[in-house]
Amino acid sequence: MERIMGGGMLPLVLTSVGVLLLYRILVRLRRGTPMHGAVVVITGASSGLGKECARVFHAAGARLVLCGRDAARLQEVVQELSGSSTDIQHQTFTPNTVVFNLVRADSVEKAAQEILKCYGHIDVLINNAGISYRGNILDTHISVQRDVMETNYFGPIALTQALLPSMVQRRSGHIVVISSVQGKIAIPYRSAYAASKHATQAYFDCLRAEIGHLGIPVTVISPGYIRTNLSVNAVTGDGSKYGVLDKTTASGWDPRDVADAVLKAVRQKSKDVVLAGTVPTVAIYLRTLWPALFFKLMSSRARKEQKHKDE
Ligand SMILES: NC(=O)C1=CN([C@@H]2O[C@H](COP(=O)(O)OP(=O)(O)OC[C@H]3O[C@@H](n4cnc5c(N)ncnc54)[C@H](OP(=O)(O)O)[C@@H]3O)[C@@H](O)[C@H]2O)C=CC1
Ligand SMILES: CCCCCCCCCCCCCCCC(=O)OCC(=O)COP(=O)(O)O
Repeated sequence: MERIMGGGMLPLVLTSVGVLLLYRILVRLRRGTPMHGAVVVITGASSGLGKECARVFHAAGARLVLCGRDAARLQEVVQELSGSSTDIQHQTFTPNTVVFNLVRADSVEKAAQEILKCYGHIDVLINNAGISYRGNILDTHISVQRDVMETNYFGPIALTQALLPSMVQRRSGHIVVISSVQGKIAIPYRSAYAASKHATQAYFDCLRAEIGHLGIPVTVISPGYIRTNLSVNAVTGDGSKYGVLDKTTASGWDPRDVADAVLKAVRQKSKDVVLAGTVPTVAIYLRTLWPALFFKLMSSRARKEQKHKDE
């Protein structure tokens, strides 16, 4: 009787251990790459989505390099993070800061060297900094079109290209860019912004194809409206600040939820992620599948907005 029990128990124990191991492997695969100790660079980290990304990556145990134009505001973020009670599962690290303006090519090059000096390498670059725009094309100075392109497109790609050689050398790293739903569809009175985000999408899609085989994934994240100061900081056709918190922005997604989704996309090395509700998502499909209808809807949207402004 004992013999039968002993003989029956061993396969049972082995099967249980096997199932447990398989379960742990599946959980790990689902969670993706751990962030503990990973060197993560975040641009535009002084506010909005960048600041929330700093919070979630810090809590996940990443070693951060926070970038922005305002040293004092970056230090405030560092203080906030250092004083926050984080997930006790992880040891956390005091973030480094690098102050520079993305639109100045010389300062981007210098900043890239400073960023690399922090830990000697980079695991994840999150190109998050950006500026929006409000205006109609007829009244917009060409210099404004250029400035938005400098901040949202040339700045991030200059930083990416300055940091890329060190990733290629190590055959390791991850490039992330925060684009927008407006990188996939163009809506009226956003020409400079939508154009810069479309260019961003195209550049990083090319980059993914070119460096994927080197073990360096590229993630493009396209959120819908997020509750930040993006509209307040937006520039208008004459270069002045828009200064208004739009209803669409105020009722947008919580930046903390978007930051959590960014962390998930990084861990899972996702290629292209749209973080938006049904209407923008349907609009993206409509632009490809039924462009004539999409263009009609955009014209009618433009006329309505113009009428509203005239009233
Ligand atoms: N809010 C929204 O509805 C959406 C936002 N996005 C994108 O999310 C990203 C973050 O924006 P969000 O947090 O919403 O807006 P915020 O205005 O709060 O943040 C923008 C950040 O970009 C930085 N920045 C702007 N210009 C420069 C520059 N020339 N050089 C360096 N840094 C600069 C700012 O830093 P500084 O402290 O120096 O001013 C700031 O931290 C942007 O790329 C935006 O396009 C995408 C979809 C929707
Ligand atoms: C269910 C039926 C759907 C039919 C689709 C009709 C088309 C509707 C158009 C929808 C347009 C959505 C625009 C979303 C824009 C957006 O989310 O942008 C994100 C940003 O980057 C915000 O920047 P902004 O400066 O514009 O505030």
